[in-house]
Amino acid sequence: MTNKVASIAAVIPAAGRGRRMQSATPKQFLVVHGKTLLQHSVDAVLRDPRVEHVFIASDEQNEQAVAKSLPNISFVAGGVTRAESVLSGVLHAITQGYTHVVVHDAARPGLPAAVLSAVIDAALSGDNGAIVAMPVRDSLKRSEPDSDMISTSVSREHLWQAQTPQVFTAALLADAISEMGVEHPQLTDEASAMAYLGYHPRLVMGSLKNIKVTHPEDLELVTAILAPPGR
Ligand SMILES: Nc1ccn([C@@H]2O[C@H](COP(=O)(O)OP(=O)(O)OP(=O)(O)O)[C@@H](O)[C@H]2O)c(=O)n1
Ligand SMILES: C[C@](O)(CO)[C@H](O)COP(=O)(O)O
Repeated sequence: MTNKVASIAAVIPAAGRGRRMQSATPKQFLVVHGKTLLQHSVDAVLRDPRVEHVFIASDEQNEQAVAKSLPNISFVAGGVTRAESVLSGVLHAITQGYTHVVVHDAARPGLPAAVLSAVIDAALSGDNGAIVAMPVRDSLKRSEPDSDMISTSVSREHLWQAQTPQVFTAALLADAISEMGVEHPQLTDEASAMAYLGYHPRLVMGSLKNIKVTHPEDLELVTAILAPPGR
């Protein structure tokens, strides 16, 4: 596969409820510096000119959260699980002739342009695809169920924390998610589905700025990360 024949769409899963955020409004629709987190994420993936279209997997009623009049943005149905939302977007991308998909969480609004560019470059060099990830930097401990005491320490050597974007050949990713099953408990990211089919996605260095808004205190961090220059 060479990148000359690649046509690339982004798929943004944005149908989650944000239970861990404990906010009445799902976190992707919270406004920071005048834009929803979803809009920040859409803008971030469109910073690479190779991304031609964005498919947002979300409910129709949330279309007002993004500048939907843009011709290169479509809304598609979300799913009960994140994987089902991603599959929905990927299948629409395939139908419209895209060969590759850049899957990026709506809840990661701080994606740096250089990270996006690097993961697309890495993914276009073969069928394994590529994901953004960060080496584990803290010491790791394991506890027993229902206990707050350390049972063992775990080596962090060669361990990475997966982020998004995760970039794959669209048809392979659709097969992988379908084979593994959208409700499989271990299907927490696209790389897990590709690994299920025997692929070995490449790891591309991520950024702390690419934090996923998961808990209430994360909102303070992204507010600082997304601050316009000079503020
Ligand atoms: N059925 C779902 C569940 C999640 N997502 C999206 O997947 C991304 C990452 O998921 P996560 O942080 O787990 O979001 P939520 O499921 O909303 O959060 P929680 O697990 O706390 O409820 C988010 O952009 C979220 O909107 C989705 O599109 N469809
Ligand atoms: C895909 C992901 O962002 C990688 O870290 C993450 O797994 C999705 O969020 P969740 O909290 O696991 O649902």
